Amino acid sequence: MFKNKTLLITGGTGTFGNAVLRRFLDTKIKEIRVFSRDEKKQDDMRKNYADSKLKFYIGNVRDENSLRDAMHGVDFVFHAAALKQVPSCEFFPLEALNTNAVGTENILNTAIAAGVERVIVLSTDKAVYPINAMGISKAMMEKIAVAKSRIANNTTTISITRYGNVMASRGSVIPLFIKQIQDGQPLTITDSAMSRFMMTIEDAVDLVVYAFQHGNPGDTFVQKAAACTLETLALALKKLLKADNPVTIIGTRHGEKLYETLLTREEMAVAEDLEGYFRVPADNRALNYSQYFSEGREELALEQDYNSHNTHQKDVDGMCELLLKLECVQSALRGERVEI
Ligand SMILES: O=c1ccn([C@@H]2O[C@H](COP(=O)(O)OP(=O)(O)O[C@H]3O[C@H](CO)[C@H](O)[C@H](O)[C@H]3O)[C@@H](O)[C@H]2O)c(=O)[nH]1
Repeated sequence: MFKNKTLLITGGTGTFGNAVLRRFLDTKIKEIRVFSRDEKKQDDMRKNYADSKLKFYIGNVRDENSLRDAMHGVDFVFHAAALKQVPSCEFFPLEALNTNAVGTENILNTAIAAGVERVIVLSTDKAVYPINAMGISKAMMEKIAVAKSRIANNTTTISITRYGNVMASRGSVIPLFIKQIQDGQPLTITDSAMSRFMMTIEDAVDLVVYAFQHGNPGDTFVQKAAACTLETLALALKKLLKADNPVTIIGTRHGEKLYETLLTREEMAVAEDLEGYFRVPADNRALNYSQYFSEGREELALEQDYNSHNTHQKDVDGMCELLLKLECVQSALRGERVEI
């Protein structure tokens, strides 16, 4: 699939970039370019992988100039660069918009100009019915991607993937709970009933690869993911690590939702069920609404959105099984300290 091809990953030094490298460096891929802002993280990565297929580009997605050289000769792009911490985006919403929306516009413009074959942009469930700045900026990013896909569909195929929470990604709740358990601290739960879709990083790479293989211009892909409440998550971690730490309820943080939604009911009405995934085609009507005025969508009335409250929720044992796949849980079980 990637034989003799060049892949560019924006935000490539993060959890997702590393997982992509683990998956593809040993294949017949020609080159993987990591595009990011942080020279230190790139240098660490360069030493860590020591692989001549891996090339590094310093730049910022907000700056189209910095993207042009990186994009030259690229076949495929995975666009993962983003501001993604909910609380910081709440305090700096324009920064979120500049990186997540304007940055994506820049990526797509330079990719189309360079004749890139396929671009997958990474979004999040927080972009659906968004209430926080991070989600709103990602929702705008999705709109930009769909709009660009309409004009670029002869040159560049642009598709979108939406994730739930990637378990144990940097700064997330699972390593935090493990550390609290190891330190003998109470587990700080925001709201026991709050639920989240839980995906492993390998699931996240699978989703991008699936979108890559099956995406038509403007399609949005989600993976049918497990969900659980925070109470279940905390109980599962305590059970696995044989801990009896108490729990403190700290209350919902800035911009947080009780549950997340992967597809709206409007999207569910048109979504194609592909076993492990849903594909939502782009709305490719022209900008001429009068001709659709009389065509109501009756099937909408039957649909529900697809969210982490109404989907199948894992119980404690089900979560234990899923958590055991995580490296940070495995190392905690070996008695190693988990850093956050
Ligand atoms: O001390 C804490 C911290 C978090 N939570 C809860 O744990 C769940 C997950 O929180 P995370 O901080 O792990 O994740 P978020 O849902 O806030 O956001 C995560 O998913 C996003 C994508 O949806 C981004 O990737 C973001 O960086 C990543 O942290 C939330 O319900 C949150 O309320 C707690 O109960 N206690």
